[in-house]
Amino acid sequence: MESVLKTVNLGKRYGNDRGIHEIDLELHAGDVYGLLGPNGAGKTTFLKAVTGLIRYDQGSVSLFGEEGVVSFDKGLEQVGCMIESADFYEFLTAKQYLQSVARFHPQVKAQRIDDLLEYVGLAYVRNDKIKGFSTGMKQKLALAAAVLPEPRFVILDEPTNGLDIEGIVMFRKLIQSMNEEKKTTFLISSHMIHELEQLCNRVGIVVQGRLIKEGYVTDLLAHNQSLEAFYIEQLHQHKGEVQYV
Ligand SMILES: Nc1ncnc2c1ncn2[C@@H]1O[C@H](COP(=O)(O)OP(=O)(O)OP(=O)(O)O)[C@@H](O)[C@H]1O
Repeated sequence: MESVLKTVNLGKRYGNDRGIHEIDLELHAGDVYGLLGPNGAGKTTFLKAVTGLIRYDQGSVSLFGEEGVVSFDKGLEQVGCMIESADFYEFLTAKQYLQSVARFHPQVKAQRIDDLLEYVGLAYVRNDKIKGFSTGMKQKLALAAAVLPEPRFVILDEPTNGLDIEGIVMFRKLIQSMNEEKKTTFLISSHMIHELEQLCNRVGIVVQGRLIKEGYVTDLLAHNQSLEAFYIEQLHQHKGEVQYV
């Protein structure tokens, strides 16, 4: 099966000694992988390190089998991502913003922008400036931007933050349809464990910067009532390493 993302011994240590340590993870084409973990565990740091948003100081990252600066960039062309709250040019309208993203992807047809705005529920404000948008509306726009060029691999950090109920259902359908129809691979960090249980075929748990456990959701659920029960059990097993605030 095609390797989409492979990290070996990946580490990033911030000045305050926090960060991620020795993370080995491989995603294959068609995986929908959920990254779970307490606040401050290192999920965003991991996502930033694999997308080149921060420099890691240990280990390696390869995308679609590509490694090293030149080919890593080539791999990155096939990745759509939404990491932390999206920064927008707020004087643009929703449609102008997606048009500006589309400039980097000549294959994107104008109709796709209108279709996506409709899909994420922003068609009614397509010509409104982003500066008047709520958190959830910006989140929907960021999601639309991440999937606009139909990337083969999509990385999403807390994608349902601020989404209303309809938005959460839309998000789930979007992931499921892209995964079923195009075999798109997803890496999703979220605290919405019930959402991840429905969406993901695999999950991993990060605690104090380390990937302490991972597996196929079907296997984990064979021995546990729910993903939530499994997660809590794992945290208790690693209690000494988890700092509850
Ligand atoms: N730029 C930075 N400088 C110093 N420390 C940082 C920096 N960014 C993150 N950290 C620290 O690294 C650790 C991991 O942070 P990260 O944002 O990756 O966690 P997370 O798992 O995404 O958390 P959350 O679920 O709260 O979003 C935390 O202890 C955080 O304080």
